[in-house]
Amino acid sequence: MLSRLSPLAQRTISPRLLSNAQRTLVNISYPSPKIAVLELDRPPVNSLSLEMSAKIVESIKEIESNPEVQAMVLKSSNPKIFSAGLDITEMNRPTVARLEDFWRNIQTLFLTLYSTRLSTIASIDGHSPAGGCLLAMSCDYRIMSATPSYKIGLNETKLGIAAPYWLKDLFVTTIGYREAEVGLALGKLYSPKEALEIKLVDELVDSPVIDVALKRADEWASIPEKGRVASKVMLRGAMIQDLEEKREMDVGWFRDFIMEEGVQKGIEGYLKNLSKK
Ligand SMILES: CC/C=C\C/C=C\C/C=C\C/C=C/C(=O)SCCNC(=O)CCNC(=O)[C@H](O)C(C)(C)COP(=O)(O)OP(=O)(O)OC[C@H]1O[C@@H](n2cnc3c(N)ncnc32)[C@H](O)[C@@H]1OP(=O)(O)O
Repeated sequence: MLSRLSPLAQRTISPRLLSNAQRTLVNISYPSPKIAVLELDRPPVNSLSLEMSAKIVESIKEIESNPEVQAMVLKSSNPKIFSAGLDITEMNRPTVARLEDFWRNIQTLFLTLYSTRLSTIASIDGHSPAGGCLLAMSCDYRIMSATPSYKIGLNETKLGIAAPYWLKDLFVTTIGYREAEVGLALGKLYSPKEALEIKLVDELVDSPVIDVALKRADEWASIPEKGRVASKVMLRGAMIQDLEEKREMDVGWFRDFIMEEGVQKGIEGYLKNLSKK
């Protein structure tokens, strides 16, 4: 953690040179009293390790604890990557105990972000595959850079794995059954234009995404909280309750699936290709 370094070291070491063990992993700022910005900061690709997921959850709770704050923008410190999704190394020959803990943290991350009383705006200025898309879909509103080379979607099948049932439900709820059926089977990654067409994102912008995200956050923050939160609970409550009831069953499915030798070989191969690239 950055806070473990001496004050002098904190001032003199460039943030670029810090290892992840020394980083805070996320940064919180408050551009105005009603708005918080939660910045993902886990180089190189903001992948979601156990510690990163726990840190995001802790940060959302910290922001929520201030009753004045009404909206939160989720962004990345990386100019080209929102989040590369789950940290694949967590699924590569793990111990069962770590894998189960990792998955419980991912579930908690989804449940916390999807159910927060805050209005959540995803400022997607870069690639957002798999778990990155999960983060974006868990927000209330998604704004993506129009840069054509960026990709968003659920590409799990390309790694030889499947999205868990609750992520599939979230995908279906967001883009509709038929598009989700095709997108999941093919592990399809969409360009920003395609993502807008299927309503995986709500808006594309050419200008810095964060500027528009802050404007939208202001709009969402101006809606009276009680009615806004009641509507959110009505729309999202059933999915949240369902996973709450099935959490340990889902941990078991995940563990058994990932620990299969064939799946392990697939993950290993995918990681090797990523590194070679
Ligand atoms: C019945 C079913 C039960 C249970 C279900 C089971 C499982 C499903 C679980 C959950 C759903 C979610 C799954 C996921 O999120 S899996 C992760 C999927 N993500 C990806 O496939 C993205 C992979 N990364 C990329 O495509 C590129 O890195 C990216 C386009 C994001 C950026 O490209 P760029 O060229 O800028 O960087 P790279 O050189 O590729 O990467 C730099 C560095 O980072 C490493 N890396 C990249 N992504 C990850 C990752 N997700 N996890 C860990 N490490 C990653 C990459 O290897 C490079 O490392 P190095 O070579 O050492 O520098």
